[in-house]
Order: sequence, then structure tokens, then C-alpha cells
Amino acid sequence: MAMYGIPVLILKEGSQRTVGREALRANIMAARALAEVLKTSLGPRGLDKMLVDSFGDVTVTNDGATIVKEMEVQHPAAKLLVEVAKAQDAEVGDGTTSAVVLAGALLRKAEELLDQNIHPTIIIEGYTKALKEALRILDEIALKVDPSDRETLKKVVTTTIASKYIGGPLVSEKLTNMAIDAALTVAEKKPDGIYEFRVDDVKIEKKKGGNVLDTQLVYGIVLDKEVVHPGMPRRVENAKIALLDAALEVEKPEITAKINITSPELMNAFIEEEARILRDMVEKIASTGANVVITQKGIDEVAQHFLAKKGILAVRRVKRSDLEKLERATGGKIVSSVRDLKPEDLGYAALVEERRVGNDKMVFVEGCKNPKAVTILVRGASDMVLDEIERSLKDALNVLRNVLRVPKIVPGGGATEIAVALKLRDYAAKIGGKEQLAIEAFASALEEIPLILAETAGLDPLETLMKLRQYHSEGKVNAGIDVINGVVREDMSSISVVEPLLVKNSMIKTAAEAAVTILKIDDIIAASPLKKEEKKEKKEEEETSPGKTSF
Ligand SMILES: Nc1ncnc2c1ncn2[C@@H]1O[C@H](COP(=O)(O)OP(=O)(O)O)[C@@H](O)[C@H]1O
Ligand SMILES: [Mg+2]
Repeated sequence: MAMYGIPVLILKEGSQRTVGREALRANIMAARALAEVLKTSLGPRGLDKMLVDSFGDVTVTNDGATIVKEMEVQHPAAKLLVEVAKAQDAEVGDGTTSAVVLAGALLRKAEELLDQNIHPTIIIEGYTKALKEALRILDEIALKVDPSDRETLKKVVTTTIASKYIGGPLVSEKLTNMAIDAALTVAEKKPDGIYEFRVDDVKIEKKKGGNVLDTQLVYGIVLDKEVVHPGMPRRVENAKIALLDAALEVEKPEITAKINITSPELMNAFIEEEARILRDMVEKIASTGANVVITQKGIDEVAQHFLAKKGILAVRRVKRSDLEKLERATGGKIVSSVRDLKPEDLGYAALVEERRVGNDKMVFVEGCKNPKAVTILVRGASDMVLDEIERSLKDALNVLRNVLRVPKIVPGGGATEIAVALKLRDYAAKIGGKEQLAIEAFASALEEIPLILAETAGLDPLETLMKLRQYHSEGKVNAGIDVINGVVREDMSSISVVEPLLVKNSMIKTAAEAAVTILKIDDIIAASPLKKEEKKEKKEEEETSPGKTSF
């Protein structure tokens, strides 16, 4: 039975296949290229990237997570790294740039080992052992902290906030304090002494205009909405709030109904009937004792008028997410039909008030039943500033969540990476064989972080590395690079550059796992790329991402 010469097609037409070492090299190259891009944005002296998407929208940032999200990465291996970076961001909200950079370094070192004819399996084995040991070392060198000690919290927040543009020490100080106050307000103390909260529990509302220093922490919920009718009160104390997912409008039939109006009397009757329905709705709401109505849907002008006459303050077209926050904050219940509204569904707040913020008006719901509701109202001259402040605040909140959850810290400025590298080399010697080389490669890859930080600080990278190794071998485990002042310091905690253990931990884990995943691939099977038009359609489908800045 001759089977020769019969082509067997298992792949779709136009697919491309790359196998073995060639595939591995191609993947390493792509992942390294991505790491190269992110490298220069690491740390407080990191440079910004300007990202222009296919619609011409521009984002300027040095936030690794944002950069990888906005970059349209093509190569599958680089995409894999992007996914990993996003996962890291979702999990701990920090250390994204470092994770990508470290993954890139691990892959570069792996390539050197491949050049020495070391099999990928050995490298993978070595890296896996190195990771396990690195995590153990990290835990050993980490310092236990008291989560209720505000000074420690300030230190960790300052380190994160310093790596973003936010305009001077006054602003940093203010945002740091605000983030801590917000976090401590929403956090729940668990029986084991650990504090827990979700970053989303702190509402961040941005309003263009004013100065960053006008940014304020509000103990309650702020809605970017106005009171709907001029005849309504602007301020209601002891607010009993109806939270509605219902329109205060007369339902229009689905299909266009044709009504023949044959006389002016009929016309009047018709209008009166509508008014009656709306008045009944308002009567029903008022009968529950509500003096504030907040709805996700619309409010008809006639209904507004009736509400105003009853002295009820009303806000319409509120975002679902805000309504849900209000539900939690005020202890009320979202009701989707006015008919079903009961007094026990009403939420409570000591004060609901419309206030002028810049050129706009916003509604403040303060003194809520549940005091764990807070909003940070961010002010700033442009959308770009607002976005960067929001990212800084999110970073700060993430860092707080991390250090409150696992109350341990490690020194920043490359100190931890040097310390772990040093101990890993000792460990490598114990393991021996070819795996030793891979573990040593892992240690060298970790040193990539201080090398880059030195460069951004204008220091000679190699000289700095030598000096740091020296200090560490003398037992100065906190020695690192003061990037802001461009000097090597024997103790990073003296300038408050410290990070939560959880971030370092997950950064190293993420990077190592990504590198190992890429090293395991020996076959790339790629479908033929989509044609231009198809791509455009796809893009349009996916276009939902908000938060971009248009110039
Ligand atoms: N003042 C500082 N001096 C030296 N290093 C710093 C300082 N502030 C932050 N770092 C370091 O910068 C790195 C984090 O940089 P960042 O741009 O936030 O990237 P990532 O996305 O990885 O968090 C960490 O290694 C941290 O220790
Ligand atoms: Mg960071």
C-alpha cells in the first residue's frame, strides 16, 4: 500500500507552522521584544510611552499594565506574556512592568543556555526549582509589619505612588493619606487580625477642572448627576431613598399605536389620563415615606413636576454600578417596579445634597447607613491628568489591600532581587549539574531589575550591581538603588522604599511561569491572518474599552 505522495492536510489552508527550536527561538524573540519596550518605563524614573490606537486615541503613561493593555500585540508568544501581565494586574494590581521585564530576562538567559546545547527540559526544571526556592527566600527575608501602623502603610503607598506622574510631594502626600483613609474605612477586620477589602469598594469619580489638590475623600457616594427639576430641594437631611430600576414615565407601546383623536375633549382626556398615571406613581413613592428618588431610568417632565410638589429630590439615569453601590451604602433595595416599592426597601443617608463641583453639579450621598462607603472625587485640569491620578490611586489601594492581607514587606529599589539572587546562587551550587546553570541564570535574570533601575537613575549599571552585591554579601540585605537621587543606599527602608511581599512574590511567580510556558512550546500552528476588512469588523465588535484620552 503506497501512501507516499498523498498530501494529508490537517491544517486549514493558509495556516503556518513553525516547529522545534525555530519555534522556540521565534517565541523567545517576540516575548523579549515586548520586555524591551517595557524596560525603560520601570521605576520612578521610568519614561512614558505614548500609545496611539487605530482610532487615533492617545494614551500617555508609564504604567506597565496600561501599556500592555493598549498595545496591539500580534505575536502569540508576546500575547501570552500580555495575558500573564494582565492577570498579574488583576490579582495584585502592581508589579506588571517588573513581571514582563523579568520574564524577558529569564528568556534571554534561557536562550544563552540553549546556545550551550542545554535542553529546554533542563532549563524548565532548573527554573521551576529556582522559583520555588526564590519564594521561600522571599518569605524568609520579608519583614512582618503591623497593619494598623499608619507610618508603615504610608511607606508602602509612597513607593508605589512615586513611580507615577502626579505632580509633586504635596499631591503625593495628599493622595497617600486619602488612599489610606479610604482603605481603612472600607476594610473589614477579620478574626485573625487581617484586614480585607476590595479595591472596587472605593468609588473613584473623576471631574475635570480645578486642581489635583482639590481632590477629596467623601464619606459616601458621589453621583455625576444633577437634581432633575429646579423646583426640587437641593438638600435633604435624613434622606429616605427609593432606589429604582424603573422609569417614571408612561409606558409607550412597543409598536407604534395609532390613536384617532376626534375631538379636543378626547385629547384632553388622553393627556389627563397620562398625568393621572404619573401622579399615582409619585403618590405611591411618597406614601412609602421616600424623600429622595434615584433611578437608573428616565423621569418624565410631568412626573418631575409632581415629585417637586411633594418636596422629593430626584436623580435620573444613574449608572447601574452606582445604583448597586448605593444599595450597599444606604441599605436600600433596588426595586424595578414602583408598584412593588415598600417602606423597608428605602435606603438611608444623613444627607443627600447637590453641590457645585467646578462648572458642574454633582449629587453627594453622605452619612450612609453603612459607613463603609467612600468616594474619592478626583479633580484635575485634563482627562490625561485625571486618568493618571486614578491609576495612582488604584495602585495605592491595591498596595494597601496587599499589605493588609499579607502584612509583610520587602525592600524596593532592586534590594530584594539582589538578596534573592545571592541566596539562589548558593542554592544552585548545592544542586549542581546542568540545572545549576539554569538556577544561576534565574539569579542573573533577577538582577536585571536593579540593572534597569540603575540605568534609569543615570548610574553605571554594572558598577552599581557590583557595589550592591558587595553590600549584600556583607549582610546588608536592604541595600538598593535610590532611583530618585541617583545613589546606592545601604538601607532602602531609610528612604521608605518598601513593597508588599505579596507583590514581589506574585511578580516573580508570574514571570517564571510565563517563561516556562513559552519554553515548553515547540510547535506554533497559526491560522492565516484575518484580512483587513475582517479585522476591522472584529475591532468594532470589541470596541468597548473606555478610559481613553482623545486629543
Ligand atoms: N524611590 C525609589 N527608588 C528606587 N526604586 C524604586 C523607587 N520607587 C519604586 N522603586 C522600584 O520601582 C519598581 C516598580 O516600578 P513600577 O514602574 O511601579 O513597575 P511595576 O509595574 O513593576 O510596579 C520596583 O522595583 C520598586 O522597588
Ligand atoms: Mg508599580
